[in-house]
Amino acid sequence: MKSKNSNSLPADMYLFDSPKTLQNPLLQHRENASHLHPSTPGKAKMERNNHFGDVQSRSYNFFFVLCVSLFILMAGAYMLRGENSSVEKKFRDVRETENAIPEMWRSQAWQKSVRQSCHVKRDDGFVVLVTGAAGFVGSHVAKALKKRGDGVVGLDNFNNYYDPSLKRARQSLLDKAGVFVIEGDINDAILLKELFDMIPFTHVMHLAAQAGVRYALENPGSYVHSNIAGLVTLLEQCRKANPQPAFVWASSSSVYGLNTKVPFAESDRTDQPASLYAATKKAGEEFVHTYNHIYGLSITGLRFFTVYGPYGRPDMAYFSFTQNILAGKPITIYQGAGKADLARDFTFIDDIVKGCVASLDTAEKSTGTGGKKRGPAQLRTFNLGNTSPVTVPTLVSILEKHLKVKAKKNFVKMPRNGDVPFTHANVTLARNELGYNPTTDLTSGLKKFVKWYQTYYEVATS
Ligand SMILES: O=C(O)[C@H]1O[C@H](OP(=O)(O)OP(=O)(O)OC[C@H]2O[C@@H](n3ccc(=O)[nH]c3=O)[C@H](O)[C@@H]2O)[C@H](O)[C@@H](O)[C@H]1O
Repeated sequence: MKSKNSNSLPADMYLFDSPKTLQNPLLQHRENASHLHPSTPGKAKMERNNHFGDVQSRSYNFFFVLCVSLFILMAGAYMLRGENSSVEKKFRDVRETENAIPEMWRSQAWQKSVRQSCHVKRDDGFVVLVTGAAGFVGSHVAKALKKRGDGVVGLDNFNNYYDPSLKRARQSLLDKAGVFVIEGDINDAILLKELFDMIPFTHVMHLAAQAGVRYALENPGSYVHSNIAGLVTLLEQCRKANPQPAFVWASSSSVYGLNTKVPFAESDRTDQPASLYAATKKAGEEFVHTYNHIYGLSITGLRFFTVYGPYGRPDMAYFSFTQNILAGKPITIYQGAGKADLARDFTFIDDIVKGCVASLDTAEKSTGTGGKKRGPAQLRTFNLGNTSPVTVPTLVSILEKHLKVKAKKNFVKMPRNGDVPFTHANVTLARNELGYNPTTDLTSGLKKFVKWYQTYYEVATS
């Protein structure tokens, strides 16, 4: 098949194939032409003409060569200029589309907001860049760090994967707490450089990501954009920074994919992702390893297990079930092979925040300077789960109890959409090294979520 295809290539496809170049009809025509016509016009005449004619012929030659050279130079300069200006245009377009108001970055008011937000109010406090700060986990972590006196600035692109008004609400809470959230994308290397030039971050808490397991079927590009390209852009900035910050970031329980060994331990297989989301998180784990190895970045990866709570993500089951139950709409409950219930190690946000903060507290410094590694750097991966999986029908019955409304349930076979049948975290490592100790069971955690939901959405309660 392959050889058939290559044989059938048109002749001009061989242009860059050196042995075949001589067979190229265009080049062959040029070669033949050189035999028919002298390469230097006038040469034949010179042999017959007198001295004056010789001088005339030399002048003619000189002018001809000069003209040709000038023409080549001008054409080259024009092409080069065209190439450069198209690169510049591309660069401008990227700047303009990724950040509509780049000038704002340099405004004094903007710089003042960033510096104030990064102001440290405790001894040996950190200066932390929290990416995804208007997101669910990001907003909670940023608030906790600020509360204890760390300098914190947030970064978020406020995309519309889910209702951006919820992101704005989180932003306004952070604003009240003294955390400024920059509106920008982790793919924007210019913004990142500007920021790191201005602030010597001790830590980066990287929580910006394209989340959601099932949405990856609809929009795989957005996962590559945020979870791979964005991650690498941020790591590039971190490795160049002086000082290099310690890097703590959100991986996911989904990296365990089709692993069947329970509970999931960090050393278990993670090479069988079931979704594109999981694959990008797994890829992220490989990328951070490289930056640790080459540049001496201190890295801590956190595998979160189905995090839930107030100000949560509307795309997640507990949240959308609540919306639908209250609206009297049916909910779909997936079931595995043989109608087995699916189960998740649902983890309450406050426990996750403690795990994130402990990760920052125990992170060692990066060892690189000026983009060069100066010695081995810390590289850690931790599960942050609740250690007690609950089935999805049980989740629904807890919600029914808290909402005092019966759900209309449709049980359907789990579609092949990237879902895994169950998750269950072994948190021994996090317990030993971070002092991580999840304390919120699903019933208490959902009670807090429902209370928040009813207040936030002004749900009338009886
Ligand atoms: O730990 C993670 O790394 C991931 O956790 C979360 O993924 P999941 O564990 O899949 O949570 P979530 O969507 O709430 O579905 C929960 C359960 O409800 C079932 N489910 C879901 C929807 C539905 O309509 N019906 C249903 O039965 C569904 O089959 C599942 O069994 C994050 O979204 C993800 O971003 C990532 O962080």
